[in-house]
Parts: sequence; C-alpha cells; structure tokens
Amino acid sequence: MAIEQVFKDLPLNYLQHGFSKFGAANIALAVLVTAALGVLADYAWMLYMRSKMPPGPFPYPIIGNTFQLPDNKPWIYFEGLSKKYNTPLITYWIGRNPTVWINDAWTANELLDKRAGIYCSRPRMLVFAELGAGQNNLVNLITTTPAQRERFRALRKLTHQGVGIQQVKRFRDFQNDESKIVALDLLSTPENYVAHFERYATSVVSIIGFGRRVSSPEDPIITDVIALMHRAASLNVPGKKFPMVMETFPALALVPTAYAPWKHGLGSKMISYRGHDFFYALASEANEKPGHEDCYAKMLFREQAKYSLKPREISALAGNLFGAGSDTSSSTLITAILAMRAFPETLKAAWKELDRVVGPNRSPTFDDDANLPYMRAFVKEVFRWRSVAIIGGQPHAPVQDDYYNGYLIPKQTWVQGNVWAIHHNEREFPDPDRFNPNRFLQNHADSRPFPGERGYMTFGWGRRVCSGQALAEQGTWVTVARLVWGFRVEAALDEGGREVPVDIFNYTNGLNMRPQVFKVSLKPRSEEIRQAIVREGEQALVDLRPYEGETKYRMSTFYKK
Ligand code: HEM
Repeated sequence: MAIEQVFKDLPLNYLQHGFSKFGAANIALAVLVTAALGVLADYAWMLYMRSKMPPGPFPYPIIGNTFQLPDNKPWIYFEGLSKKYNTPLITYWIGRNPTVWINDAWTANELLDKRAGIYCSRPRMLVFAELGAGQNNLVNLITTTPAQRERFRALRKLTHQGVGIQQVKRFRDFQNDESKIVALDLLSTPENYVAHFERYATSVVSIIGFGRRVSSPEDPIITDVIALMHRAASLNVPGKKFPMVMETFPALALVPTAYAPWKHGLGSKMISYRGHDFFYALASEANEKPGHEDCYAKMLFREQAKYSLKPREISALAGNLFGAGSDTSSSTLITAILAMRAFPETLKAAWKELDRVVGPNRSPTFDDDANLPYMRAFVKEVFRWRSVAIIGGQPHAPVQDDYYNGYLIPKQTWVQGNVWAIHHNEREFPDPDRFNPNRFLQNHADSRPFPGERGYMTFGWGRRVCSGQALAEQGTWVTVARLVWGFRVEAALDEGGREVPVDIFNYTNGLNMRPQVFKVSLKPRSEEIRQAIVREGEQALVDLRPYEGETKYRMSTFYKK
C-alpha cells in the first residue's frame, strides 16, 4: 500500500470532530500520556525480562543497548562483555530485541548440541529472511510447529542428498582437479590469488549443482554472487545502523521501499527478490540440458512431486550452494594464505612432513590424508584461527522457554554463538592469535580439551550444523595441502625492496569475514614442483572438459535494487 493511501484512509473527519470537542491541546496531552505509559509498560517488561535472562549491560527504553555497540566487529565487544560479567552467556538488547550471546565452547555445546531439539529453530528475521534470502529457505526456516519441522526435515534431507557426508566422496575427483587448477593459475598470476580461490569455490558448487564448471574468475556467477553475499553479510552484523533496527520494529519493514532508506538493497515480499528467479533459471537450464544426470538441480526436479517442492524452494536449495558455499570456502583459503605468510615456522614443519610422504613429483591427494597428521592439524587450525562465519551464521532460537544455570532463555529468543570468543578462549587455545597447528596434534603439550570430536565450532551446531561441512572440509584440506606443498609463501616487496607487512587483525566486518586484501609473494618451492604443478594442472583441465559450458543467465538481469 502506498504511503499516500495510508493517509487517505485515515478517518480525518473523526479527528476534526475530536479536535473541536476536546481541544487540540488536550488531545495532544492525552496522546503523549498514552505514549509515555506505553513506553513505561514496555520498559517494565524489558526490565522484568532482564532480571530473568543472562546478565548484560543495562538497556534503555526502546533503544536497548543499540547505541553502545561499536561500529565494527561486535563479536570482540561481546567477548569483552563476557569477561567483564564473568559469564559465558550475555544478554544484549538491540532495540527491544534481546539476543543471548554464547561466548564459551562448553556452554555452546550444552545448549546448541546437547539440547539440539530445543535450539533447532531460527528466530523471526526481517533482514536475512523475510526481506533477504526468503523465509522458506532452509537456512532461515523456523521450526516451532510440527508442520514447520516436517518441512525442515524434507528440505534438509534434500540438501544432504546433494552435498551431505554420504555424497561428497563422489565429488573428490573434480574438486581435486579444480584445486590443481588453482595451483596452476597461481604460477602465472599469483597476485590474483583471491580471484583464483573464488573461482575454485564457485566452480566446485556449480559442478555439483548444475553440472557446469566456472572456468573464468570474471564469470558473473562469481562476481555477482560473491558481491551479494558480502552485502548480505554486512547487513546482518548487529550494529547501530539500519537495517538491524527492523528486527525490533518489524513494522518498519511495511513502509514502501521508496520511503524507507533503511530497506534499500534489500528485497521485498511482493516482488521477485534476492536472485530467486536467477537461481531458478539456472536450475531449470541445467535440468533441461542432456548429460550430468546426477547434478543437484536435476535431482531437485526429479523429487519435486514427491516433496511438493515449490519453485521458490527449488531456487533456494540450488542457490544455497552458491550463497552458503562459495564465499565461505574462498574466504577460508585467503585466511590460510595469511596464516602461512604471518607464521612461516608452521610451513617448515609442514614441508618436512610433505617432503617425506609426498615428494616433489606429485602433489598431495586425498589418499595422503591419513599419513599427514601435521597437515590435518594445519587445516583444523585454519578453521579455528580465523573462522569465516565468525558469529556462527544465523542465530538459533529455542522452540520453548529454556533455563541455563537458572537464567531464562525465552522461546524464540535470538541465540548467537560467538565463534570469535569461543575460539579465542585462553583456556582452550592459549595465545589464541598465534596460528599454531600443534594445538590439534594428539597428546601435544599445546592441545587442550574441547567439546566434540573436531576441536572447533566453525560449522555451527546441532540440527542446524552446516549442511556443506564435509564438502568444505575435504576441499579445504586438499587445496591447503597442495598450496603448502607447492609454494613458498613470503613477504611481498614494495618498489623500494622493503617487505610489505601484513596485519592478522585486518579483517572485513561481515557476518562472513575474510582478510582485507593483502600483498604476498607466492613462488613454487622448486623447479621439480613447478613442473609437477603444470603437468597436473594441464591434465586437470583436460579431465574437467565434460563440465565446460555456458549459461545464458545473469543475476543482474533478475536482481532488483
Ligand atoms: C568453509 C566453508 C563453510 C563454513 C565455515 C560454513 C559455516 C556454516 C555455519 C556456521 C552455518 C550455520 C550453522 C548453525 O546455524 O549452527 C552454516 C549453515 C549452512 N551451510 Fe555452511 N559453511 C561452509 C560451507 C558450506 C557449503 C560448501 C555449503 C553447501 C554447498 C554450505 C551449506 C550450508 C547450509 C545449507 C546451511 C544452513 C543449515 C540450516 O540452517 O539447517 N555451507 N554453514
């Protein structure tokens, strides 16, 4: 409804009558008193909830703690609050909306893993869900009713049929080949390492989803989708600015976009948004093309009738491969390079192992994993040191009121795992900013107890744990192992021949974070290794030929600002 219509529909004649009968001043006073009583009652409710919920800074009426937030990286601020209040759980009010932040691994494990049946839902989310990737998208599904839970199970099952742990072994050949091409590309244009990683990550999910590889870093599927993901990631960081405030005042989302600057860049419930039509077009195109019968898009259309899949669900499931899988995986590889550049002593230990087990005439493959314990620890430390989904992705929400150490966590509260704080706790990870693979070596003096078998919480928890975890872990392992095996990662030199320093804290401010662009020198470790990279890379290009292909669709054609 246009805003003009709202004013048109107001019962103005009643207002005029009221003004003449009671006087404008009296009416204004009555309105003010009612509003003040409303704010007081609301604030009393906030304070009552505050007295029951985990501790945190004192909220103000209506605005809560919003304006106490720092401009950047609130996860560091929440880590500080957790230390200040000496509690793993912090309640923080954005407007009138309390979020419970979990800052400790054991508490996260207790609530989100052990009580997974309670913490399996998502809260109502305006920015990410209703105006973003869609409320019916698996990543945003609320699971408070039996019908919602049934839908969640169906969509999650379909996702696992596509990229679940049982499936990912069959992707190893092309994932390995794409990673060989990264090494080959780094020989000729090492300065473009970010673009090579983005191409790799996008190509892998594109082959899985659509049977089509992405051969150029300039392919719009990369540039468009990753740009969109960065925007979504920055919008979803709790902050002082719009649009997070819509989460506490959902009515703001009803204002037409033309009159609502806080909504620009977001979608609308009414029109095609967030690239849904684009992903549906990509999926249909793949479905109609002969060949690659096992690709995910074809599977979705085959299962459409059985699961009563709506077009929007097909597009969301297919689009999630890119949305959840390309920026995350490529950002993790950039972090790996930063770690190698900043902590060269860890490369020496890895080279010793790789030279003994693999040698210079071939690169490491999945079969070497069991014989490369240091390399395995190295990749685990990459996931721990600077986890890309730094606040654990979207919030969880309990489906019923719950209590932890006597504190109330009301049904449908935002519950956010602060992965930064969890992975920075000195108790589990002494000297946490040091990149130290030894933490993950069995019985090493630097290793400490941590809940769960993996030793990190990079992929989330419980029933919402990342559906692409196995795919991301195996791809990151093989690519990082190949990069370490193949390259000397050293300081870049400026025009004056001086080493260009790197800053291990200089990260973007998104919900998915990555290092800000930094300069680094990547050179093959030896002539034999260089030749092996060329030989393997060229063979990989041949082996990947069946996946070559074009799409006629562009996201920009569909995506409306
Ligand atoms: C390094 C790479 C990745 C990281 C660090 C990562 C991390 C995460 C995290 C933290 C969550 C939220 C978990 C929670 O709410 O507890 C998540 C959810 C999800 N991820 Fe990933 N992810 C990665 C790669 C992928 C890939 C490659 C795919 C698919 C191809 C994928 C698909 C998904 C999906 C579908 C969800 C939503 C699950 C749900 O809400 O039920 N992710 N991921």
